[in-house]
Amino acid sequence: MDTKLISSGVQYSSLPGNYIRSESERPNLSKVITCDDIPIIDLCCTNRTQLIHRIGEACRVFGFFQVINHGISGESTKNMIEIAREFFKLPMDEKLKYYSDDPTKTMRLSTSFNVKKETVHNWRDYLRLHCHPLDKFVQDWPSSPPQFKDVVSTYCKEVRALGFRLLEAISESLELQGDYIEKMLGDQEQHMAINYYPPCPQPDLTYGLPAHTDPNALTILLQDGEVSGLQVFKDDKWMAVNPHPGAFVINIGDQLQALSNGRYKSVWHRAVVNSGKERVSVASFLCPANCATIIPATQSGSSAIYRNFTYQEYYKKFWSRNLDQEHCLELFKN
Ligand SMILES: O=C(O)CCC(=O)C(=O)O
Ligand SMILES: [Fe+2]
Repeated sequence: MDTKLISSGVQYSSLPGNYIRSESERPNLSKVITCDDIPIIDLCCTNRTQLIHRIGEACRVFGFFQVINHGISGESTKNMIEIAREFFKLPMDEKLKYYSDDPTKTMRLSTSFNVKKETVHNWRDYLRLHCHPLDKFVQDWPSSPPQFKDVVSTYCKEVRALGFRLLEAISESLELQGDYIEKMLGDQEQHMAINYYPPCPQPDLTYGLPAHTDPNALTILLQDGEVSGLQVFKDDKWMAVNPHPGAFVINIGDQLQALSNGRYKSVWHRAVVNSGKERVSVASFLCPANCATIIPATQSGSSAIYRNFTYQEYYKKFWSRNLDQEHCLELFKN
């Protein structure tokens, strides 16, 4: 198959060979269990101490949690998902204007994960955008659908504010000053991946996204309200995190694992596909400034597990590798 994107509207009757995983690498969907106990945290909880405690526990035990009453309106999230769907429904020649397989581009439409490096592809197209500072990047974003820039800018601003509130709570949960993480991460970049997974003829042979950890600090994921696909690895099992109405899924990225000196986990997660329905997800990534130095916050009596490094150094390493390798943080251990 030599088309650059899989969101062509064509329904495939069988999976092209370069998407088929070897038997030992397949998702084994019948073994996946539903994760009922991933914490759902109400951010309007009036008891701050309790809120911080719940967030800390979720970060330590799961590396993942969901938030509700997060201050972002249902209208904004609905508009975001709708515009994402509309974008991927655009004619192929319109979409190809945005196509690039160069990971250093600040705006690009691409497919799979790292098409130039990988040998087996993934059943995903994605639009990747840099979102901060907005006025620097917004003019390069797609101009169709016509409301794209407006809807996505509004959403990005709201998500950024939510992310900062969460980072403050996470700082406190590590017994650090509320602004500790924000200060260490510098003027944080914000990237977005709008993921589109078309219906897949043989979902048990491939992935939307294979197991990976997120290289950034914090990820705020908006899932399609109806279609499941996200799975996290916990207690040696893959668990499905089904969409919870109105919730965002929050996960700790590699930088917070390093900054917390391994107390909080950047867990493996993946997206699987299905034969019946397309699926959309919108991942917003808060990333340290390139020049920010990540220094593990040690507790008294413990030493740093990771060496100090800059985010620039880390990001370069991450994108130079394949997703199916060991945790990138392993390479930064003391
Ligand atoms: O589509 C999903 O649910 C997961 C997306 C994801 O993990 C990512 O974009 O990093
Ligand atoms: Fe991810």
